[in-house]
Amino acid sequence: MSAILEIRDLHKQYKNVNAVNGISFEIEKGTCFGLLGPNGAGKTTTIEMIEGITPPSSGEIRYKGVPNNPQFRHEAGIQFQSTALMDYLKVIEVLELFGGFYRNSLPIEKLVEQCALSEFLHHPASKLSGGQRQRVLLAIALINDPEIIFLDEPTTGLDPQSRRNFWNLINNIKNLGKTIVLTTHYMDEAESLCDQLVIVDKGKIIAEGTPQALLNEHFGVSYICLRDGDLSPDQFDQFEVTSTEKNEITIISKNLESTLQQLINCGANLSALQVRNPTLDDLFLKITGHSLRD
Ligand SMILES: Nc1ncnc2c1ncn2[C@@H]1O[C@H](COP(=O)(O)OP(=O)(O)OP(=O)(O)O)[C@@H](O)[C@H]1O
Repeated sequence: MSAILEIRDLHKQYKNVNAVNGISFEIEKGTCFGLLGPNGAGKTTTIEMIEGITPPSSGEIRYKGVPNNPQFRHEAGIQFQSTALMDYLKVIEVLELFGGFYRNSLPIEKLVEQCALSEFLHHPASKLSGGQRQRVLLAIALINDPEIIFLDEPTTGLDPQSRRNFWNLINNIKNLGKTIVLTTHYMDEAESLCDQLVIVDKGKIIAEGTPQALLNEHFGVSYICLRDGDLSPDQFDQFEVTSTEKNEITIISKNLESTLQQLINCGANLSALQVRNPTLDDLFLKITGHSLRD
């Protein structure tokens, strides 16, 4: 595999804020790359420097091995966090308008199929639901048949069903061999879509790898969840308790059978017990000491 994008020691200093503080990574062609982190971590600033919207304070960005590659502009598609659609136009008219900006734009039928737009193609842009609007913005990002597509928090604010529908579209686009660069603060989204992840916090990379490798590297344990009160506080120190959030006690177990036996032996109430594997949310909490949504 070859890197389509190489980012070396990227910095962005605003007046009083070190928004991006020495970030380096590579993105392989044809993969879905995820840039994750909480609000204010520096994701949008990083992406905007790569897109050429914001100049870096220092660092290097190579597209197909070439710094400041003029090809990038023609071969990239960008879905911004918010783009003003001309609300007085119908969806089809919006697509025709944006298509007119490019010498080679994809036929509208192709965009309709790739982004599932047929149901509302003739609706006014002002009347779209959040999920429909994101699909139109995705179509606009695809209009020049790009090789690399940037999606900046594309599912923020969508309901779970719309998010999942959007994930299916992204997977279909990835299956066409396109490279996708996704920023998100949803760990489940990253786990489901991304081949490679970089987790950023306060302008720096704090972890990177495939979702599974990251979880294996940092965990190799199971989580046992009980309701608050199912285990009395004086029994806590027999176990490794990670959190007691949301009226729930979470015990880390390196050996599920023996921990369950220990819980039975000490008379814990197991009627609501659940066992789960750690997620990227747990990983973020473990590395930074704070949750993604603090
Ligand atoms: N134009 C600007 N001027 C000054 N500070 C800025 C500017 N743009 C971003 N910042 C600051 O830089 C830091 C990183 O912001 P950025 O938008 O890149 O984070 P993010 O990870 O994309 O967050 P979000 O998920 O909220 O979009 C924040 O502290 C933000 O306030």
